[in-house]
Amino acid sequence: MTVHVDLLLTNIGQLLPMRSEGPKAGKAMQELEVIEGAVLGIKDGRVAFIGTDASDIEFDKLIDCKEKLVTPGLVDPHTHVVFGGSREHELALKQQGVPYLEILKRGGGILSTVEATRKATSEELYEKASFHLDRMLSFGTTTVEAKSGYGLDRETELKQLQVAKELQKNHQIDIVSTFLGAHAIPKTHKGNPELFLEEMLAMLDEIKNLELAEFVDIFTETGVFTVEQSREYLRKAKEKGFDLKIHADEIDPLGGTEMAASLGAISADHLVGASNEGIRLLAENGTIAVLLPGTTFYLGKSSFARAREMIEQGVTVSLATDFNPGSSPTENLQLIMSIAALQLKMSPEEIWNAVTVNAAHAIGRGNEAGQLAVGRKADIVIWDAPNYLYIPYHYGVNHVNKVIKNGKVVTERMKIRE
Ligand SMILES: N=CN[C@@H](CCC(=O)O)C(=O)O
Ligand SMILES: [Zn+2]
Repeated sequence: MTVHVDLLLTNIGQLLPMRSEGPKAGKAMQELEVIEGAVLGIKDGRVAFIGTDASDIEFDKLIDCKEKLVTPGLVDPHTHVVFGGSREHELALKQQGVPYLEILKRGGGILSTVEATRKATSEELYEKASFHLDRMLSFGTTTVEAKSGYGLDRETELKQLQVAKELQKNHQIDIVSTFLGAHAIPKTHKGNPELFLEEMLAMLDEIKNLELAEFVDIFTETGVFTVEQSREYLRKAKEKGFDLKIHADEIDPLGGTEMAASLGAISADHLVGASNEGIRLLAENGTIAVLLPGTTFYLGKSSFARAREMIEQGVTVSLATDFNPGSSPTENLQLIMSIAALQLKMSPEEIWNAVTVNAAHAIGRGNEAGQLAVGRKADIVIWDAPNYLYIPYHYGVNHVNKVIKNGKVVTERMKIRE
């Protein structure tokens, strides 16, 4: 029977459909379906056909993929993309050896971005975030999580979340929002984190009613929020119907990983200092470990999250840019894939699962993003690369040839190499 499609991708060297019933945990992360010589048809913005024989397919448009790699659009499950200003002046402080948490303690770091974000209008925030999202899309990311957390007051937190909601309506990238009001203690509440957390909790009904966020997150760290304060805060957020995320054990090993897993958080992120018990509990509770090796690299640390132990113990591991103006100013998830290979010692197969299927599950989009199957959204990257090993291997550049979002080519870079 002849099938008619809007767009047909032919001559695909390697197609990674990433089909999976659920998130890939532990050893299953090594599984990778590779279809050589594939063709893929798109109709009405969705995948209509995947196979190796196009003889019965009629099409309106055709793209010859020149035997290159084709994958689902990448999913970036941890970013802080809506913010004002930038922090290039902090690089010199870092070079002088001033630690990240010390910069924050001095009123810089996150707090300096809070000042810039409070001053910025919604329009300015929208324009700036839109620029960063364009860049993410050009690097192959088609779905992204976006956190608030640079307001630390009702007005600015809502402003950030509303900007993200507008962008979700208008930008080609799909955006999933997280409320991170508990990102730092503002100067006005120094010495009184409990009062501040109460004020953030008081916003949750409004955030829910206005559908401004699906997840609630907190920065559990020395000098920010303790494990006990975080547990109480997240427990209350869960009661209000939010799914939970946490910035856990990023710098000091406080035990946020155990707390996140025992609360049934959807993900625990960073995890550089996660304990053995924390890792065991992640596996037992199915809490996804979102690892952010770009941040460890950028903070100049030598010790990275223990991805190998996590995978060996059956944890579902994902990867993200953590794009933000302080600890990880990059929109490039391909670069994170290389750092994951070199520093986390993840295999290429594990890395591809981490930035597609597992990343989508980490933000509650497992049924929509991160996989190519008939009926799913046609969010696709055509890479100027001969195979899937090539992306983590050849680092620091953009290998995207075309990005297809909902069946339409939205990014087209230089002519594909023959
Ligand atoms: N560590 C907390 N939050 C961000 C950094 C935010 C910032 O420095 O502006 C992170 O995930 O790394
Ligand atoms: Zn973060």
